[in-house]
Amino acid sequence: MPLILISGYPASGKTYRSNQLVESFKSKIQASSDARISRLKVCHINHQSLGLDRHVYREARTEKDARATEYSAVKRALGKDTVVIADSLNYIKGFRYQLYCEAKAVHTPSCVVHVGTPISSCREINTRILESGSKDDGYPVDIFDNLVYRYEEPNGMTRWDSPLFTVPYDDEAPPCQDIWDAMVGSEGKAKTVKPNPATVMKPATESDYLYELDKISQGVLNVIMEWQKDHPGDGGGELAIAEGTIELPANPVSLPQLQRFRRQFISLNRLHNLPKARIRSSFIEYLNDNLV
Ligand SMILES: Nc1ncnc2c1ncn2[C@@H]1O[C@H](COP(=O)(O)OP(=O)(O)OP(=O)(O)O)[C@@H](O)[C@H]1O
Repeated sequence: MPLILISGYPASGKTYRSNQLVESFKSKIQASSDARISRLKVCHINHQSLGLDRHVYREARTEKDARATEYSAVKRALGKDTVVIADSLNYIKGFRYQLYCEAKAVHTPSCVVHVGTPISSCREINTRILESGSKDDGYPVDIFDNLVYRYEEPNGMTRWDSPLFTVPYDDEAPPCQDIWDAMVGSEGKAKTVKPNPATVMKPATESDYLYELDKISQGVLNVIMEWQKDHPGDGGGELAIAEGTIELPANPVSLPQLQRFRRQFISLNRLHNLPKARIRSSFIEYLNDNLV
């Protein structure tokens, strides 16, 4: 059952919105006479439930460990009868992508709920919490500023951030019904997702996997660079290559830009272990999502 990924600035109200979602989903489940719905459970995962505090964001190492803890908790909870609400900053695009892949690998839909509280309000809320004197709550100001600076806003045009629901601060509640319909299905028709072979984990590690990841993605860049060289001023277009079509934007894409996407793709899939035969098509999809 689905993964609902909450994302937002620090102190933006992610837990506040998650609690509203939990309540709404629980009451829909309770009220349902459809056995496939009434057996559903809602699992709300956040820093409190994982026993993490806000100081983990002070150092890269502790932050990475905290992300790994969240990742494992979500992965464990994703199951046929559980709606998982991952209530955390989820501010790194690559992390959201990885969780999207996990959901897809177990045939379940996912969405992102962006808590769209403006920075100024988040800052006010955080200051209020800090001034309330509780030791465990609130972000130290430097950590707060740093997290806001690094926040990678969800983009509904990419597969891993869609469908995207944005909740403005002044809205009474998130669009719970729309989220329910998109994730669980209207009239009790539970949704399933066809796994993309590229997102299915393969148990065995192929020894030359990293070499292939590197070589194949570089090969795709070479084709793009060649094409752009042969078609100067063509204003972009569709470039059909083996296993896919690359949609090139109107302005030529520079090599450093392409290399950046390639490095991101490699680091995202370094541990994911794509089947070798899927590396090229998966990289093409990744480029198309990023070149929009
Ligand atoms: N839209 C809102 N309307 C009313 N109160 C809100 C709203 N958003 C947040 N709050 C209040 O602001 C405080 C902080 O909210 P909350 O703990 O949900 O933030 P958070 O984003 O989960 O924080 P963190 O980044 O620490 O996990 C809470 O007291 C909450 O009730």
